[in-house]
Amino acid sequence: MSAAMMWVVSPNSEVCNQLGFLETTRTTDSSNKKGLFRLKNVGRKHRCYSVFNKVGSRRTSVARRVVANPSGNLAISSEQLVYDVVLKQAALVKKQMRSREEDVDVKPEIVLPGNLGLLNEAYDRCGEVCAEYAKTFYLGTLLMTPERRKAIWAIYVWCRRTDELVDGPNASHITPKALDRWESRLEDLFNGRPFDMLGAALSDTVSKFPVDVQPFKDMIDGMRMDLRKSRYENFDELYLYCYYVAGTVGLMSVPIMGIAPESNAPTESVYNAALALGIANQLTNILRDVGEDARRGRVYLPQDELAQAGLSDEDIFAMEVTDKWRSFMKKQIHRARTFFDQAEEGVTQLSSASRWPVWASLLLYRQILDEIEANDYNHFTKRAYVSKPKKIVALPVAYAKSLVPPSSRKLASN
Ligand SMILES: CC(C)=CCC/C(C)=C/CC/C(C)=C/CC/C(C)=C/[C@@H]1[C@@H](COP(=O)(O)OP(=O)(O)O)[C@]1(C)CC/C=C(\C)CC/C=C(\C)CCC=C(C)C
Ligand SMILES: [Mn+2]
Repeated sequence: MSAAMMWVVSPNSEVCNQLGFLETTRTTDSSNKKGLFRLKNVGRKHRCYSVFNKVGSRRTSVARRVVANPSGNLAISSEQLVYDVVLKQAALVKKQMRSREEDVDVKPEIVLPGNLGLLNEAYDRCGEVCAEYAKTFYLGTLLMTPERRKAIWAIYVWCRRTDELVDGPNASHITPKALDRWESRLEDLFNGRPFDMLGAALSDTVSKFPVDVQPFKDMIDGMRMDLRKSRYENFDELYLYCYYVAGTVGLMSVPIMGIAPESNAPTESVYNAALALGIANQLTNILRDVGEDARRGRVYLPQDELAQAGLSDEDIFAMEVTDKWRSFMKKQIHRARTFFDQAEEGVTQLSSASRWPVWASLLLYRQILDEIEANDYNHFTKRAYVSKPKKIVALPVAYAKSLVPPSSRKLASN
């Protein structure tokens, strides 16, 4: 084992500890270049590959993000772990763009006439599901090129189905085993062997666009987390959950939506913005649904921040709007807005036809935060929602914003 690896191994078990697990060992699989760690107490693998990727060229960057945990040991933040997925996704797209330029590696597409009909049917069905669950978003996709629109529908449907496993009518029967099965079906469809019709649409999508399987797997991990965890010690833990269930959506979508040819922003900065939009949306979801989640015995708000504000789970279950609650909520809303702000610059870098649906979703979701404020932070018994007239106003605003082309100013990559 090299000295560099030694440097990595010891803090890495702390990473896994920080993610809520107790005992970790390095996997014995010597072919594993990504540094998979087997978590003894849950009997499954968790990827801590960022650390291995960092040995060498980006070591200083890791050091910058290494933080001390409460026991004084070194640990790597969830933000760093997630940022490495961002870099990997960005690199994949760059690689595909290069191979297109060099005209290598382009496989002729062989589609049998019978299969094409079935495939079109599969995509149409994805479009119908999308229209049923997310009308505004569906309308937005109609502005995209047909290929991109169909691909986004296929991804939407896979995400919806994944969420339904833990939140849908059969959720009480869902076990970690069922999620393992869902993951193996995911692997199959990435290998061109879809299990069903809706999966066939996604299988076709991932064969055409430079979409990586990692964010999909991570979303399933988020659902696993939801099954076993109902409290989050601090924002670092919550950030990881938000990445899993929502940041991943941003990473899945950018390869489809495409970056504007005139954009000169670093690819990873666009992915970072997409990640931020997912995180912002999920934080907003969490703030909006505090009452609903409490009724299911779940508290997604960081426990340490609640304690600092003089609040506890009991105050949430009591569902009383107090001054302590208001001031706590102001800080949470401020944090969610910061993530929306981070996302904003990235939207402009997207290809022109993809900007409108993203702006619309950003503006509409962000307004939920305004509604929470307007309800005087009583989201225990009132559900904050954006009224139809406000939605109607937001859509042309989103359209006007989508006309703004990428500026020549460079985005910070992190
Ligand atoms: C550069 C840049 C800014 C690019 C844009 C990137 C982009 C398109 C980001 C999209 C972010 C987004 C919409 C994230 C979804 C967040 C979300 C709401 C996640 C929900 C998770 C579970 O939450 P929970 O169970 O607490 O909530 P419910 O009560 O169940 O609502 C999800 C439900 C996960 C499943 C996610 C989806 C079904 C949405 C998938 C959406 C797409 C694939 C399309 C995204 C495209 C646009 C234009 C918004
Ligand atoms: Mn859900």
